[in-house]
Amino acid sequence: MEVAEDEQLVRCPVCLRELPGAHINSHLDSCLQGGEDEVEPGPSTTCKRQRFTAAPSGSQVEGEPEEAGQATGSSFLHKGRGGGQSPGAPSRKSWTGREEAAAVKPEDGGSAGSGPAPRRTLAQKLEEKPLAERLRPSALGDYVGQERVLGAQTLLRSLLESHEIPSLILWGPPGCGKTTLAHIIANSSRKNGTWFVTLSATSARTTDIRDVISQAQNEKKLFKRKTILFIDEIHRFNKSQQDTFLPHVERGTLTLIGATTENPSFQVNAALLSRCRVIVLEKLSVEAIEAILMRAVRSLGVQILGQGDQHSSSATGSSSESSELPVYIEEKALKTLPYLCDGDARTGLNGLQLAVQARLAMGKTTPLNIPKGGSTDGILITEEDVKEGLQQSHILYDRAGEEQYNCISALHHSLRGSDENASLYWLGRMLEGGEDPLYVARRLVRFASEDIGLADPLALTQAVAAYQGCHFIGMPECEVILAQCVVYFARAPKSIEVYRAYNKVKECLRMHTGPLPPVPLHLRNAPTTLMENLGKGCKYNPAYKEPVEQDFLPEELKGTDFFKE
Ligand SMILES: Nc1ncnc2c1ncn2[C@@H]1O[C@H](COP(=O)(O)OP(=O)(O)OP(=O)(O)O)[C@@H](O)[C@H]1O
Repeated sequence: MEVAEDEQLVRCPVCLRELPGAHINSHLDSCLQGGEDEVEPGPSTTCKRQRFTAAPSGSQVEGEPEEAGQATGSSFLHKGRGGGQSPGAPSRKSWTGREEAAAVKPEDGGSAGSGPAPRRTLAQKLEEKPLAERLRPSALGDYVGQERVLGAQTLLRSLLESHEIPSLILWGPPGCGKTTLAHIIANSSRKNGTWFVTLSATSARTTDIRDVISQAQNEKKLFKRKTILFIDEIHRFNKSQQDTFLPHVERGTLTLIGATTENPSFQVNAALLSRCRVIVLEKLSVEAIEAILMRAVRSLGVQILGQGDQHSSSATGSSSESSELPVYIEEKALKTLPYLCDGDARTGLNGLQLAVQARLAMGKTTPLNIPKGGSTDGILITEEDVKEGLQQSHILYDRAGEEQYNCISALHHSLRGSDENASLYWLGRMLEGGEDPLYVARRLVRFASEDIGLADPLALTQAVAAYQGCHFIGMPECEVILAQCVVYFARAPKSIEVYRAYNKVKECLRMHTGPLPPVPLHLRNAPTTLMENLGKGCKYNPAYKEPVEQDFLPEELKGTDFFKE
């Protein structure tokens, strides 16, 4: 088609093609409906796919109408794979549709299309997509726990229900539902016509941020469409990157939702923070995780075997075609698992997934006595399997409890004992167990002064650099930074001279009775002439070639030596 030379070209925010301004609206209508581009018939690829691939490299776009997301089926926030839902079909779940959403049916797979699709086995389902992603709720009704901030009558809930999304910082420990909440907001706002885009602070560059901002400006200017930008791990953006979106949040060009596991008052720049509402999410309760696991078990079609039901030892089982057999899980296993995952739903779901997969791979059947069903052969997932699954996915390590202190203490002792192997081992136990690398790094900063001290003053530099390195790149990349620091410390000479001396200073202050001795006049700050005259006795050391006789301690502490053993 011909384009008048003087006609201004406008970029379609969906497929990013440049078009004459006069045609943009009709083009957009057809583009959003996934039809062929009527202005300039293009290649067979649909507009949606083009838009998806045209997004900045560090970003994922969620802004198209619902059908678009399903058609691409691969967005960051892992919408359904289209499993059975044709493009353009209405969403299965409503925004607050607890009833619709809560009724989780076992997936039989392949209900899409006209003819009956081949039935997927449980093992195939689990291989396709991690259970945690498969079960990520899309509606607020499925979101478990976090009653304090999201319960009925809370401000956030009413804002979400009225689609008034303010800029938010979601702060909470891993696996408590920050990304999931953003995913729910994405689903809801998409229905509202809002463009929702996601950036991960671990991979996005400043140019990606700028691209999103310029597109958000277009959306606002041309289509009066709002943009919500979700930034996962926002604390990994440095100050200047955070500064980039500040004016745009201020002007309302975009609404920012940031997720962080770190205290935002330290990690998010103050100006940005003051324009966002901070939502503090907590570790999920045992009951909440139990509910999430129950939902998972139901969705997989695994049946629960109560305590009273009998089964003989799985050791007597025989190999069989596992995919055809019913799969059971001990009720006990489902009760134990939530206690072991420290409020982290992802850990619980991964543990369950690995347990099921391991059992299916083994293919061992167990003779079972099922109430009403008589005796049958089936695959049984036991409490041990679940613990084993958790061990594999997430080395058993209680981040909040005693185990954390035991492991950090073991690391500290091993470093002090200059045992580099043990030091690395305890570091690995913590990191592989999901410990926050910054927690370990902070302990190392302390160790650098407490145990190495002036025997190697560079140790402190190493530790602070390791802390910053961990902060910049996060796990898993930062593990080697900590490993390097730990080995350096294990090999370093040790000195507790400063640590001891300072302890003696503290003791001296604690034991002091009566008023503390005044600061000698000659050592005092002398901002006035009077003070200068009073303190005249002070000898300025650099002015003397020979050693200077002068007291710096208060009179009554004269001669005290904090360094003496
Ligand atoms: N409140 C919740 N209700 C239901 N499911 C949840 C909830 N929280 C987490 N989950 C489940 O756990 C998985 C991981 O949660 P999510 O990705 O939201 O955690 P996160 O807080 O963003 O963690 P991280 O900081 O590690 O990214 C989700 O895919 C979902 O299946």
